[in-house]
Amino acid sequence: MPKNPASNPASAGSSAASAPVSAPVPDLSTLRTEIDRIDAHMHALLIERSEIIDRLVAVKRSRAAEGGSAFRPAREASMMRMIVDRHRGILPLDTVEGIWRVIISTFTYVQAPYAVHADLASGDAAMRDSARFHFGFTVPFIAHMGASGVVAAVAGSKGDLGLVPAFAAPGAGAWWTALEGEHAPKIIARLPFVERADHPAGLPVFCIAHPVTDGAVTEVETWSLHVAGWTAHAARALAPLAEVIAVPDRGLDGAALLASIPVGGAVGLDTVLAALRAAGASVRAVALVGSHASRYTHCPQDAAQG
Ligand SMILES: C=C(O[C@@H]1C=C(C(=O)O)C=C[C@H]1O)C(=O)O
Repeated sequence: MPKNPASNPASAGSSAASAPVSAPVPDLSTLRTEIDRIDAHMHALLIERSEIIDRLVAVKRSRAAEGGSAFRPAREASMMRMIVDRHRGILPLDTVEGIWRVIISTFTYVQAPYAVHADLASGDAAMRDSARFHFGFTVPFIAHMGASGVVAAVAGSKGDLGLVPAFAAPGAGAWWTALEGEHAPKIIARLPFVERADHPAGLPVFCIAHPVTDGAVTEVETWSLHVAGWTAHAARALAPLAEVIAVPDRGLDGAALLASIPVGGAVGLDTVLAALRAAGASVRAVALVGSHASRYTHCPQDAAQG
């Protein structure tokens, strides 16, 4: 790297020190040689990473509790946070995040092949962007028109993942009730792992898979609630307590809710149930249908100051 002339002892105090000295301009081919060296190094590191993954497959297979998918939501959420937090420089964060999503998802795929099933019923483009951003192009993408088809496809697979909107999509129905059985698929992640206002694949999405026996993350639990006496008053009572998706269910005043409740926070499931009862609703059934990492928001200002 060219030295700053001001810090070069050889030039200090000489008559040339008072004249402006411009740094020597490196020639293009020298810079390109540097880039080739860095590219070869990065490629060698990816090959080295794949050798470690080979060894990791053997360790994972030897574990009794091993399921069909190699996807480990807790590990992936923490890796993505670390990557985003340590990023510096002019390369856009979106690019860095996207590169690592493809690296991690593809290494997961080479451990145990899987497909990603996505519900395109509320719009093709945003969901497809999310699937490709988070899982790349090597992992097969399978489109479905409706969340129920996604849940059924995941249930019938060995280790596939499903992507379903994490918001009240018009006409979607209470798809999460299909996750209630002990052996039914569960919500295992919420994407993107790192949220920000201008995320290029920022559609809020639940990732569904067979119950994760190893590497699950339970920072936020997702509960399916069947409620009678669901009114605007009950909806208003819940709004400040939990993130809720509600759809009509069984009769005029019934509703099926999917409530996301942080574990260990001020508001637990009991608080939500008490608020429903206080608002005149009765809770007929409750089932845990998954969990995911806490929502994590990246603030560009904080990163710049840090
Ligand atoms: C490597 C692992 O398997 C998967 C692939 C990962 C990766 O490539 O870094 C990380 C988490 C898992 O989803 C692991 O379990 O550590």
